[in-house]
Amino acid sequence: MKIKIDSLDNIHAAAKEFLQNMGDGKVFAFYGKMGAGKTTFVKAICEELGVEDVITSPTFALVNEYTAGNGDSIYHFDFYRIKKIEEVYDMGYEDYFYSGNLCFLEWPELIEDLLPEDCTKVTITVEEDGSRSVEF
Ligand SMILES: Nc1ncnc2c1ncn2[C@@H]1O[C@H](COP(=O)(O)OP(=O)(O)OP(=O)(O)O)[C@@H](O)[C@H]1O
Repeated sequence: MKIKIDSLDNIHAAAKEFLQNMGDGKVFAFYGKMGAGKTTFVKAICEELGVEDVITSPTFALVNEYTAGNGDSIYHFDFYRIKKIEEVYDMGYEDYFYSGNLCFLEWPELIEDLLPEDCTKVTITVEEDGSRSVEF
């Protein structure tokens, strides 16, 4: 499936379309170069799910926890800054990935071996005209 995001103006429409087509999986790995728009798209998805917390890429911890409109937790990871895989073991990643709650991961390539088998891979690409394509 491929969703086109022409500009930031239709990012919420794109997030809605993603939510309608994302399936039953819980763990979503967002691939894409620096500046591709991973954080921006995760933020839009979380907003569509009714999250009212401030949504930013986790900076100090590896994970931010938000509360969706239905009361469920959502986990937002950014592995960009990890130096050793031990950091991911130490945070207890399995408790999150297998919690049954939605998990959105940025820079999953840095923990590729730890991704659950049923993880959905989502790739964001910047097109020549600056629009984004989201493939999953
Ligand atoms: N769909 C879009 N259309 C136009 N601009 C966008 C879109 N998505 C993101 N941007 C812009 O691109 C920039 C980078 O976005 P963002 O921080 O989400 O990227 P990222 O992939 O998370 O980067 P990093 O890996 O560095 O965290 C921001 O200025 C954002 O406003």
